[in-house]
Amino acid sequence: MDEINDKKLIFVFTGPDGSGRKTVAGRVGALCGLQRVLSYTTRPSRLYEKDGIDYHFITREQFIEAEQNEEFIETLEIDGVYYGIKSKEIDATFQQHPYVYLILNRQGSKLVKEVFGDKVIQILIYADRNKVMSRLLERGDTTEVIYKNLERYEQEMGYLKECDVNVENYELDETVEEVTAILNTYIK
Ligand SMILES: Nc1ncnc2c1ncn2[C@@H]1O[C@H](COP(=O)(O)OP(=O)(O)OP(=O)(O)O)[C@@H](O)[C@H]1O
Ligand SMILES: Nc1nc2c(ncn2[C@@H]2O[C@H](COP(=O)(O)O)[C@@H](O)[C@H]2O)c(=O)[nH]1
Repeated sequence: MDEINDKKLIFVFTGPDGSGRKTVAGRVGALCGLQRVLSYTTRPSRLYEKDGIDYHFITREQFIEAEQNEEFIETLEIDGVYYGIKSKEIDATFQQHPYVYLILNRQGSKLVKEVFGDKVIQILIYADRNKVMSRLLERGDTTEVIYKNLERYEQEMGYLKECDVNVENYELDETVEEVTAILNTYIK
C-alpha cells in the first residue's frame, strides 16, 4: 500500500465538451493503466450513454442527500443539472491502483488541483469549434445540447495555459499516441 501512496497520481482530462476527452482518456487510460473514477449526475442519460460506464445517473433527491452527507469532493451545477465525484471512490480506487483519472470541466479540475496539489496532472484536450460541432452532430446530440456546450467553449479553452499538458485532438490515433507518451513520463 505504501508503494501506491508514494506513486499515486490523479490525471484530470479537461477541455471543451465534445473535444474528445472521454474517447482519448479511455484509450490512454487503458494503455497507461489508469483507473477511471466516474462522476454522478442528475442529468438524464443520452441515447448512447450507459449507467456505470459514462456516469452514475442518480435522482436529484439522491444527489442532494449525498451532498448533505458531504460525500462529494466537489460539485458542479449547469442549468439545473448536478455533477459530482465522491471522495470515497477516489480513496477506494487508490487502495487498488496508483493512477486514477477523472473527466471534469475547468472548475472541477481547478478544485481537484487545489485539494491534491502536485499529485494532479491536468490534461486539456481540444479541437476547434467546427470539429466539435460536427463530432457532436455525428454522435447524435441534439442541436440544443450542442449549442449549450459551445456556449462554454471559450471558458473551457481559457484554462489551457494552467494545464500541465494540452493536446489538439484531430487524428485520434495520433492524439492517443502523443498523450500516452507524455503521461508515461509521469508514471514510474
Ligand atoms: N480525433 C477524433 N476524430 C474523430 N472523432 C472523434 C475524435 N475524438 C473523438 N471523436 C468522437 O467525437 C465524439 C465526442 O467525443 P467524446 O465523447 O470523447 O468527447 P467529450 O469531450 O468527452 O464530450 P462530452 O463531454 O460532450 O461527452 C464521439 O462521438 C467520439 O467518438
Ligand atoms: N466539475 C465537474 N465537472 C463534471 C463532472 N462530471 C462531468 N463534468 C463536466 O460537466 C460538463 C457537462 O457534461 P455533460 O456530460 O452533461 O455534457 C462537461 O465539461 C463534463 O466534463 C463532475 O463531477 N465535476
